[in-house]
Amino acid sequence: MSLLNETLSKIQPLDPDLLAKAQQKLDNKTKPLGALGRLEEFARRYAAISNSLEPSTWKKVIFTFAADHGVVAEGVSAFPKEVTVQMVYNFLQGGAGVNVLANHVRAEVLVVDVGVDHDFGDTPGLIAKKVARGTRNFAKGPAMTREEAVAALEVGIELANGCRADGVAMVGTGEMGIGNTTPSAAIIAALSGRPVAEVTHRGTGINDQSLANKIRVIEEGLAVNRPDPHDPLDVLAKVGGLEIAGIAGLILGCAANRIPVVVDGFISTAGALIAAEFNPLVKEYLFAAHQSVEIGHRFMLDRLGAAPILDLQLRLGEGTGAALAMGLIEAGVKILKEMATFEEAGVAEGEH
Ligand SMILES: O=C(O)c1ccc[n+]([C@@H]2O[C@H](COP(=O)([O-])O)[C@@H](O)[C@H]2O)c1
Ligand SMILES: Cc1cc2nc[nH]c2cc1C
Repeated sequence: MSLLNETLSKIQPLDPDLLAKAQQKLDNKTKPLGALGRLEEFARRYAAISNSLEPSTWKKVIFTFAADHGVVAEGVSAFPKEVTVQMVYNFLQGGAGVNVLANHVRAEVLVVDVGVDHDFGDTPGLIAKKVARGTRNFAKGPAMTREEAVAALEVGIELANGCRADGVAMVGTGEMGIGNTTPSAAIIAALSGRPVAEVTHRGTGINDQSLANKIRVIEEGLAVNRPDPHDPLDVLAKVGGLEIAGIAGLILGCAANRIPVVVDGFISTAGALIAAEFNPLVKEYLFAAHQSVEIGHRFMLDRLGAAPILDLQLRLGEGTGAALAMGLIEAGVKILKEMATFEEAGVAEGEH
């Protein structure tokens, strides 16, 4: 069996008994029932995912997948494609937004080249998993072959399997790829059938004229490729991206290994959508970090049935929102593990 199929068949639903036990444990803490709101949901779900009522949050890793996009030739981004490579070096030097915010929550950033159009040689610190030097222009034909899409999915799966072996407790997704809001919008349009104009936005900050062009390019790409909405691999290969595939694989791999996975913004959520089309059970293993400024993001989150943890008007990507949300999820887990019970503290219980 292929690694992808093996991973898909390993994913199990969460144990309702464990969810109930975690909530019971939270209900014995010195607070009115439910008074810690969504922190209780984070703790309950994290415990059930990790299969423990005392789950660790010690090792936190954010994978930032970098890749290029042929569709950039159509003028869909405010920045030149060289920025993808330049930002990879910035991540490795620790100077990017995600480095700062990951440090803030004591998470490690691991940078993965899954498809950058650049020869990095043996750059220290870079996880070299290049599948291709970027995708092809999906306005003219398929972005990838099915084989390339599977290879990139399996990069993500292997990283998740490595996390299991390394005792990583919580994973965050992130990405860097000039042009990648275009395939992300194409994916939600293809899967949902919504008009492209409803799900397409300004990415790095394009003007009105470029936005109209971006919408036209995506419409053309969907018309040329006719991705089958019932075949996630077809959608991913025809109008997706290599980093989006890596993220989808990472999410599938985390679900298969029972590792909670925190999904960043618009592009990461496109990866989560593909993962959930492959196996809807992955929805139980993911946390939606935040609500991105990109207008199509809420349709993605609705499809996943996921409520975003934060709404900070972020639109940077990289894993920045995931880093911040990891801090709050960890806070919830600390409540489960560290807060005193009514009995321990000698506090009188109310009526419930
Ligand atoms: O995460 C988000 O919601 C998000 C929203 C807009 C832009 N981005 C980042 O900006 C880049 C893509 O923007 P664009 O305009 O080049 O498609 C890519 O590197 C993403 O990390 C990220
Ligand atoms: C500078 C810059 C940093 C980024 N990080 C993620 N996407 C980005 C896009 C740009 C343009």
